[in-house]
Amino acid sequence: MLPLAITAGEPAGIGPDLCIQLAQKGFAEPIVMVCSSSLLQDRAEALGLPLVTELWTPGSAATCKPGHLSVYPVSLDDTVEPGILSAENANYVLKTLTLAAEGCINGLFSGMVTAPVHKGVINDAGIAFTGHTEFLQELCNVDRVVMMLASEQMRVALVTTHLPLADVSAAITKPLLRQIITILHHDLVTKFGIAQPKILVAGLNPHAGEGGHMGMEEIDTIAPVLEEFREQGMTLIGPLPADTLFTPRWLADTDAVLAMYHDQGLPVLKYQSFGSAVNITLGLPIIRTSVDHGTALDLAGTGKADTGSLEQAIKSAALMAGLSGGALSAT
Ligand SMILES: NC(=O)C1=CN([C@@H]2O[C@H](COP(=O)(O)OP(=O)(O)OC[C@H]3O[C@@H](n4cnc5c(N)ncnc54)[C@H](O)[C@@H]3O)[C@@H](O)[C@H]2O)C=CC1
Ligand SMILES: NCC(=O)COP(=O)(O)O
Repeated sequence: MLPLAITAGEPAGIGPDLCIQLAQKGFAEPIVMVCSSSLLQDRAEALGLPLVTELWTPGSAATCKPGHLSVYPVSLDDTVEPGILSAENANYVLKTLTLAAEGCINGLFSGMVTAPVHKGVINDAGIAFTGHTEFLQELCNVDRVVMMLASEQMRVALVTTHLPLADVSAAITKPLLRQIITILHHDLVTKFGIAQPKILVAGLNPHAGEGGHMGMEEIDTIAPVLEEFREQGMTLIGPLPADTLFTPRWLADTDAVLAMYHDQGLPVLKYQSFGSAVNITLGLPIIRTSVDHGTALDLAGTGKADTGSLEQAIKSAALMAGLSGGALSAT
């Protein structure tokens, strides 16, 4: 059974804490931490939790014993103080992601689960980086991936991800929409086992453009692409006004919502499920899941961080990798 890789994320954030907290009760599947071993040991000490780290080398067995973590070690470039960012550790963070993703591609890991990184401090180090999603798209050499967050109640996928709001309208083109809908539909069928997914598609403008009086993107771009896919047999509803599509009547029997931009879709999901939802990258040749929250620098080293989302992210990755039984119906 190939282990799952977990990257501990920003070293000054809560990623290391969450992994150590979860390790206390052990894991259902073999786990390899891709991070600094001394970081884990120092953070365990700060949290007052027992931890034994074991060196993992490619091909060796990984532990899932309570209080133990197997570590594929990556050296930090700077000392770490919980809650205090250092741009000097930006390359370390990206190295953990690269090693984990390459390990998935090369058959060392069955999938990767990522704890949160701090995008800003990586940019402060002079490195162009907008998120794991875009980084893994490039590393895996694929044209397009889709960010989807899933909770027990809903799945929300995004057409655009990490870009300024001022650039969103221009980014929403027919070719992009075609790629996103193709990946979303394909992965709902193949990864989630939904034979005929029903997808609600949001408009971009208030009231989905109010018939062209409040914006033309729905008429010029979104509706024609939806019509093309409907003609191929997909169940796509929209473009719908985003303010009312997230209501129980619309969401009943819906498999996913496609939002046009990050803060159109994610606040709704997080209002309902923050702390237990999972971020899944669709369209990659590898399995990648992540938490629904950020680095929470205010909580690093305090023991107050909630492990719920990381636990769900690991469960989802294990299900997708076939390491555990069950259906991926919710997350
Ligand atoms: N998967 C990833 O790598 C993600 C990274 N981020 C990054 O995280 C950094 C900080 O982002 P923020 O917007 O401040 O969001 P955040 O999620 O780090 O924090 C927002 C609030 O939620 C609380 N919180 C977050 N996770 C928690 C947990 N597990 N348990 C209890 N409380 C928790 C924090 O204490 C804070 O009050 C940014 O650089 C952002 O880009 C944000 C989202 C996802
Ligand atoms: N809001 C989700 C988020 O920022 C995480 O993005 P990514 O790092 O998973 O691409």
